[in-house]
Order: sequence, then C-alpha cells, then structure tokens
Amino acid sequence: MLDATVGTKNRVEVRGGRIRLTKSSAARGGGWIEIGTDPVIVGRNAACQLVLDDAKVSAVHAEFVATEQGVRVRDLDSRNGTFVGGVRVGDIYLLTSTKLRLGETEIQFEPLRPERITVSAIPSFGPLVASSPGMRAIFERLSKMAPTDLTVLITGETGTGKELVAQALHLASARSKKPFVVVDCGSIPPTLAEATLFGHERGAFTGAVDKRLSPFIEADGGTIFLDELGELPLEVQPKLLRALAERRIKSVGGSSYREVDVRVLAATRRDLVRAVNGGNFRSDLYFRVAQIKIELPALRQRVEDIPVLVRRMLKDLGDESAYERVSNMTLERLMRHDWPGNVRELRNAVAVAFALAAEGEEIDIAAHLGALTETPVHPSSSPSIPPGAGGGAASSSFASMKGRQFQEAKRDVLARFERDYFAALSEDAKGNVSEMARRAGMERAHVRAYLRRHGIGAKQEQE
Ligand SMILES: Nc1ncnc2c1ncn2[C@@H]1O[C@H](COP(=O)(O)OP(=O)(O)OP(=O)(O)O)[C@@H](O)[C@H]1O
Repeated sequence: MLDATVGTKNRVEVRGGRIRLTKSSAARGGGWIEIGTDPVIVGRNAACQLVLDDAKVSAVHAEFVATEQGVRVRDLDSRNGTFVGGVRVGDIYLLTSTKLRLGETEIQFEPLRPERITVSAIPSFGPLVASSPGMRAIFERLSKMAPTDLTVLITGETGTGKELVAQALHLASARSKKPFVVVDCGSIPPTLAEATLFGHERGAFTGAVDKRLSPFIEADGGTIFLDELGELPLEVQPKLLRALAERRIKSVGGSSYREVDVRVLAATRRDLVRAVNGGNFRSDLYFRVAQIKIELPALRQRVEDIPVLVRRMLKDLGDESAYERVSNMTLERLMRHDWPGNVRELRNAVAVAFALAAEGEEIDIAAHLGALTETPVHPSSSPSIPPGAGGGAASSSFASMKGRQFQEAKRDVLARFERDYFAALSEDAKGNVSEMARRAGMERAHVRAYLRRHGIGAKQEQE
C-alpha cells in the first residue's frame, strides 16, 4: 500500500548558507549571518536581521531561507529590485557562491555544507497528521515552540490547516485548559475594528447598546488566534501593536487599561511581508507578530500526505477500517490532482465519497474532486433562482445538463446548490458567520470559505 511510506524518513537535508556585505559595502559593518530554516529578512527597517543603511533599499527588501533545494531568495516587491549578475530576480535558489545587489549594496552569499535536520518520527502533532518530511519538520518546530509564549505567524494557502495548527499549538501548551479565542480579522468593518478587538462600554458610540467584552479578555490565560491578520484595517494596526507590546488593553469608551495574559497566534493567506512594502501592513506590527513564522506547504507540494490524511478523515467519520475500501488507483489519482482547496478540499471529497459509497463498496474519492471547489458562481452572473430554493434550484437546472458529461454537470448542480444554500443561510442568520456555522453544523472556517467562494457577504461576527 502507498501508506508504507509513513514514518520511514526521519531526516530532511536542508541546504543553508551565509551572507555578508562585500568588501566594497562592508564599511557599513557586519559579519556573516547564517541562513537557516527561519527566514532572514534584509532591508532598511531596523527590525530586519540584516539592516542596510542604503536609501535605495526598501524597508523589507529580500528574504533568505534554507530549503531542501538550496537557499531561497525572494525579492519582497522592493522598489529597486534584487539583482544577480545584472539580472533582476524575483524568487531564486542559491547553491553556489553568488554576489547579489540590493540598491547600492552588494551582498556575498556562500553555501554551507548540507545540514541534516532530524524531523519528528511521529507523523502527527495533536489533530494534525502528515508523512511528508516537510510537514514533519514543521511538527518538530511546533512541538518546540508550543510550550513558549512566542507569537507565531502561520501562513499558507486556504485550507492548508492554519487554524488547526493554531489549535494544536494551544492544546500542546500550558494554556490548554484556558480558552482558545478566534478573531476573524477579515470580517471586521474598519469602523468597528477597535471595538471588536478591545471591546466597548455601553453607549460608547451609536449602536453600542450593550457592553461588549474584548476577545483579549475572553482569552485571558489562554490563546487568541488572529485569523486573516493581513485583512486588519490599517488604522487599527498601531493600536494592536501597542496592545501586544504592553500586554494591556483599553475598551472603547473605557477609562482605564486592563492587563491581559494571552498568547497571540496569527494566520494569513497573504504574503504579509510583501504587503509591508505595498504600504498595506505596518512593518513594526509584522515583526512583532512574526517572531516565529510557520509556512504551511500547499497540498500539491506534499502529496505523500494524502494517504494518512484520508485514513485520518475516515477515522473522524467514525470508520477507519473504510480505508481498506480506498484503492491504490484512487490514491494515485488523488496524488495527481492540483488541490486548489488543499486539505479542506480533500476532507470534503472524502466526506462526500464516504457518504455515497454503498456498504462494502469502493470509496471513490477521486470521483468527487473539484465538486466543492468550483470557481465562484456570482449571483449576478447566474440564472435568477430565489435564495433558499435549494434542491428546487438544482432540479430546475437539469434541462441545461442535457448532453453534458456527468461529472461536469454534477459539479454545476452542486455549485448551484451550495450557492443557494449559503445565500439562504446567510439571509436567515443575518450574515452572522457563527450563527450560520451552528445552523449548518459546520466549522466557521468552512462557512467562510463557502461564502467567499460564492461571493456572499458576511457580517462581522457578534461573539
Ligand atoms: N494536517 C492535517 N491533518 C488533518 N486535518 C487537516 C490537516 N490540515 C488541515 N486539515 C483539515 O482541513 C480543513 C481546513 O483546515 P483549516 O480550517 O485549519 O485551514 P486554513 O488554512 O485555516 O483555511 P482558511 O485560510 O481558508 O481559513 C479542516 O477541516 C482541518 O481539520
């Protein structure tokens, strides 16, 4: 079985290196800086690991990190670019001695002998499972940082498991008995950002009929998870920075500060460090939050995780032995898929295939790929079907299915059903995502993903 790969490789080879300013630039100081698996950022900002005093260099200019392929250098959308031998580069891997130019500064790169990093022999961390060396190296890092109070920024495409990583970190920490509170920064309207983060007193502003507690207070002693941090309105970013630095908050309309003891975890799908140069995210807040960075690879970059993930998902559905009904051919097809919705897409496909498979029959997960990751069908561009029509909407569209391939037609019906279901749900729950999640019996992250996919607006969460 393909599952046999699990647990066999406990070491990954990472190719690192070191950088320093060349002789002509060295007047501005600095010795060698080692490049390991924690990213090294070079730029003018004082919080960068290599600070360049060069007016032609951007605040955060380029990032260096050791990977299995060599040292990855990424230009962070700098104004004047990163050059190697006169060629402007965006994202490259260095394996040999190289001179780079950033602004008017020259940097020398030297590779180091490949370093072997031992990765967790256990292919799981709390609720997370994986067998790829990359993910298991992440589990190793997670287990080291779980007991600390360090702020962690988790990045990755949608559905890669950012929220699950945050939960796992909380559960493995000494704070696990205290609350884990999620704040969805993506659904905070700019005018209510401060009140949503720090709470408000009764009557603090029009519409503030009741006092509202800050999620920082709700999470006291535990962990606060700032989801979609990249969407946080710019105006409230300095206030969040202050709260994180001083560990105290003041509610809107309140007269005094209150100390809070929370660990902060954050996630974003956006390339936040790049957003800094674009002026959409404050550099000081970025460096404050990204004390540790965990970058979750897309599922297509770690397809060897698919068998263990499928097994775990069937176990979660209450029948781990059903894994025997998943053929090697199905697993191979899953491994060739592109996974735009990542692990969430896999979970949906497994759930649908498991529900539809007859007793004892093969569970054909590959037949349900893409069904729940359709390109958004915006209400304005689709036939006018009243929200809430649900199955009726699907059946009324059968006429247009004639002569089309079954899988393609089924995807369309499902996409319409999803859109109508969530439009009606949103209307009933007045756009409140938590309420929608309760009614639909789903996780909030899933509800949000469906709303985004179908272009249905959600209101700020009233928790
Ligand atoms: N390594 C894993 N092992 C088991 N389940 C996983 C793993 N990674 C993700 N999942 C599952 O995949 C789904 C999506 O995960 P999650 O909501 O954490 O993703 P996300 O990156 O926060 O997504 P988004 O950016 O859209 O909010 C969840 O059902 C989660 O339980």
